[in-house]
Amino acid sequence: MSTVSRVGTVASIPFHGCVSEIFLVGTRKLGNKTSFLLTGRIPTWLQGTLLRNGPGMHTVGETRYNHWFDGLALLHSFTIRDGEVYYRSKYLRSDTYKDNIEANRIVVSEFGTMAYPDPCKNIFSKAFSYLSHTIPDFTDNCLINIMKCGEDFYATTETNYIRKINPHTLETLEKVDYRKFVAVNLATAHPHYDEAGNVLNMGTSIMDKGKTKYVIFKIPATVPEDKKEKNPLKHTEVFCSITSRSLLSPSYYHSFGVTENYVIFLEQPFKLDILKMSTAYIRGVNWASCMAFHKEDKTYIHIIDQRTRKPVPTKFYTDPMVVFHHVNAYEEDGCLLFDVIAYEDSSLYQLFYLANLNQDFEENSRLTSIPTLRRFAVPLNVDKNAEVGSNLIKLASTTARALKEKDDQVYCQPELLYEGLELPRINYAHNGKRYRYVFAAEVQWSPIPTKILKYDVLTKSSLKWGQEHCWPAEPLFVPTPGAKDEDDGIILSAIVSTDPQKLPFLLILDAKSFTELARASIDVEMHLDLHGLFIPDTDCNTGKQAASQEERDRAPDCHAAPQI
Ligand SMILES: CC1=C(/C=C/C(C)=C/C=C/C(C)=C/C=O)C(C)(C)CCC1
Ligand SMILES: [Fe+2]
Repeated sequence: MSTVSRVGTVASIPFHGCVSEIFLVGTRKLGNKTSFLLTGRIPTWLQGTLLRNGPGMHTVGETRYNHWFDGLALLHSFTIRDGEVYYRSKYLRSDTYKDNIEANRIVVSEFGTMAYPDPCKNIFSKAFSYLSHTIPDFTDNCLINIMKCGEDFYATTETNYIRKINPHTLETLEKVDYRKFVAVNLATAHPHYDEAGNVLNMGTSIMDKGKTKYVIFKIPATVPEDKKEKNPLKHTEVFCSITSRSLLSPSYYHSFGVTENYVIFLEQPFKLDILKMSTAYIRGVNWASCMAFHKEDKTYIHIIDQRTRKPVPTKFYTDPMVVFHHVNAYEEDGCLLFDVIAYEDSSLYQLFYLANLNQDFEENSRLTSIPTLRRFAVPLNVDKNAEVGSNLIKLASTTARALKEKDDQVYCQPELLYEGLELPRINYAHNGKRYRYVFAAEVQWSPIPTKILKYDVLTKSSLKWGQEHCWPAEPLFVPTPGAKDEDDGIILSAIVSTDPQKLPFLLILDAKSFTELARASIDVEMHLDLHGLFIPDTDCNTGKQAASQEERDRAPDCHAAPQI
């Protein structure tokens, strides 16, 4: 077991952490694997690595980030082999990380913190060099998620940069600029994968050749033998693009939806103000202040037909809302159903300012709108002769409505499924298809998850797991090999504790009954993470059971499909 002692302040508020404590983890613990104290039994079939990402370091030297989403990326891995669990964590050695550490202060701007790399330059030269690029060079602090691209794994954020990582050692490899392969300034950290492992992602191209567009692009999982360039990213292809309603204020989005034949993109009234962004640096304000929710605007629902690569011509819209996470979507009897976690406003991002995440965070961080699971239904073939005001949804399975309006517009009214959940995951084999279960973190009026839950969209019932002082992370579903039922598998979630006496642990639940199968407690400072994936071991790794961990680390990647 580890000998690193826990530090009270960090333990009581696992978001936080002052630099010395985090460095303590960084220098003494990171890179070494630590075995767990295990209770219960891990199913023998469960072999592989849970890879997670999230903000880890919020202070550099004397400087401190303002927002939780600014924190320097900390990668975590839980390797489960032969009933044992190995943990490791490592800071992503991004250029941002290196520049900050070298300067011993924050020198790269993040979402909620504007930083000044060169304090010696006078304000005029700074303004000049800055205004010469309307779109600034963004951070490569890839703290949000992990993406699998071919056989490679990348840490991702929402800027034009991703960082290749070694999923076994957590070492940081190449810095990749999406702009070399596709004209996007921003891209989501929530790509979709088809059955072959091809990546479908979306990004925003700002004022390129006088246009601002949302670009859907595909990165192939494999490259044909005869191609010279073996890197799948070099074969990135633009799938389709949608012109932004506004050149200077494109919508912000954190994810998008897919079905077997369609892509769903919500152009929501939570927008980036490009003019504000281009002057943010000289005005000394952060990127977050260049985003605004326009409650008087609509949310436009774009449906793209994957077969024609063209948007469906009907104009669908709904009330103003803010969506970060799409849950799932599918087609049913000529309609497209999509489920999202929606808010009435953008207050969520406001709450993650570290000033609110202090000792009094329970009082300070009250959401003004609770995240709700909403189901939308969109008719795929709109009858031109349908009466104005008529409901075009005739499905028995939902009360969601789509009301025909004049000018061939269709107003979509969702069905409210569940209140108080975030960080949704599904059995990924059902992505884009009919499905029944949502696994998520339960959140009420505070952004802090207190329980994890399984919500059944068919019976509208739920099962929950929670324990005092426990803050669970996003629950990830891993199917039992050869599973028949959608919920035949397990749930993995890294739990941090607000009680200094209680160690953080990897929780393993039976996904059917939502009961605990095992937990592996570890004596390290663990941080609440954001997103990640599971890389199952394949047959070729099982022969290495007796091998040392270092040997396992060096073992070649075995074409395992991640549970994403
Ligand atoms: C740096 C930077 C950005 C970063 C956004 C981030 C880091 C968002 C994180 C969101 C999360 C974690 C949501 C969870 O639901 C923007 C605004 C895209 C554009 C400007 C530069
Ligand atoms: Fe997310």
